[in-house]
Amino acid sequence: MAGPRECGKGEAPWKKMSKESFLVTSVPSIVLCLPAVRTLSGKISSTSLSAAAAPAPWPPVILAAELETQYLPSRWVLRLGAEEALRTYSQMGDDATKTARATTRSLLDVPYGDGEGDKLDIYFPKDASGALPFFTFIHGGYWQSGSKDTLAFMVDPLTAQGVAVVILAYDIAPKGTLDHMVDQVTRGIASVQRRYPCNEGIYLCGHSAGAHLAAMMLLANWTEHGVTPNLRGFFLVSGLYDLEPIVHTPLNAPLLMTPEDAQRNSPQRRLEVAPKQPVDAAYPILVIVGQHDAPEFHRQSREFYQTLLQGGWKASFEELHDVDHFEIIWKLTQKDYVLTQIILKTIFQKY
Ligand SMILES: Nc1ccccc1C(=O)C[C@H](N)C(=O)O
Repeated sequence: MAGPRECGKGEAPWKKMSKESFLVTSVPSIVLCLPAVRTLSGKISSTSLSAAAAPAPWPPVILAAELETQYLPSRWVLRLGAEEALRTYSQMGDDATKTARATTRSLLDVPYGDGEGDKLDIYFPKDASGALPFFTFIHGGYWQSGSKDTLAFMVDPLTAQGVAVVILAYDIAPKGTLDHMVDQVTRGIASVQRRYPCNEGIYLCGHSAGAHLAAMMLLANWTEHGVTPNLRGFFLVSGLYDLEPIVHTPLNAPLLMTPEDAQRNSPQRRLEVAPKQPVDAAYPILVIVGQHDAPEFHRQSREFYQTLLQGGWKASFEELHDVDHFEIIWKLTQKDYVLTQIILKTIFQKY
C-alpha cells in the first residue's frame, strides 16, 4: 500500500477501495449485490463487460453503497445483527454508567465553559489522596449520537486501580458542528488541567468519532487556552482520521460538512503537512483497531499511525484480536480485558 504522503498526492485511497477487503471479509448483504466487476483476481467477467458497455445507472449508486457500508460499523459485527450490536452497546454503556454513579464518588455535570453542553463528569478512585492520573474519555457515535450519561464503560476497572476518570460531553450534530466539537474538547481538557494542576498525567481516550476528536488535540493551540495540559498518553480506539469519505455518505446529513470542513478537521491531512515533532515528543500515542472493524477503519488507523511515525510522534499500532467496533470499547467494563490492561500499563509505567 502506498505511504500516507503518496496517498495525499494520487487518487484518494477510499476511492479505489480494495476489492480484496470486500470479498474476503464478512460480506454485508449490500456488497453481495455487487456486479462481477469486482473479482478477487481483478478479471472482468462477461456480465460486467456488457454492463460496463451499456450506460447503466448502477455504478455510482453501488459505489456510494459500498462507501456507506464501509463506514457503518454495525454492518461488520460478526456475532450479532447490526441492530442488536447497537442495542447491546447502548445497554452495556447504560448499565456501566448507572453502576459507576451508584458506587463511585463523582462530580457530575461540571461545567468547562459557558455553553449548555460544556459539561464533564469526574469519577474518583476510592482512596484518592494526592495527585491522580486522569483518564479522559470522548465517546463515539459519528458526532451525532451518544452521551456522557450513558457511555462511561471504564469507570469501575480504572477507578479501582487509582485512576480518576473524566467523561467529556460535547454538542453532537445537528446542534454542534465539527469545529465546535473540537473546540469543546480542547476547552474540556484545558479545564481538567486548570482544576487539577498537580495531576499525574492526563490520558486521552476516544472511541470512533471520539478518537477523531482526541486526535485533533495533537493539533491544539494550548497557548490560546492559557494552559498546557499535562498530556501523558493517547488511546485512539477504532477511529476516523480522514473525514473526506464521510462527506460522500448519508452520515454527513446531520453534520453538513463541506469538503473544506472535512479537510480542516482531518488530523490525517493536517499532520501530513505539519512540521515534524522534536524527537523527544514525550507521550505515547496508541492507535488501536479491532480485528472485526471494517476495512476502511483498518486503513484509516494504519495510515494515521504511519503519518504519526513519519511526523516524529511516539506512536504504536495495535490490532485487538477478535473484537468488533463496539466490543472493543464496551469490554473496558472488564478489568482483565486486554485494552484495560494496556491502559493501566501505559498509565503506571509512565512511558
Ligand atoms: N452508535 C455508534 C456508537 C459508536 C460508533 C458508531 C455508532 C453508530 O451508530 C455507527 C452507525 N450508525 C452504524 O450503524 O454502525
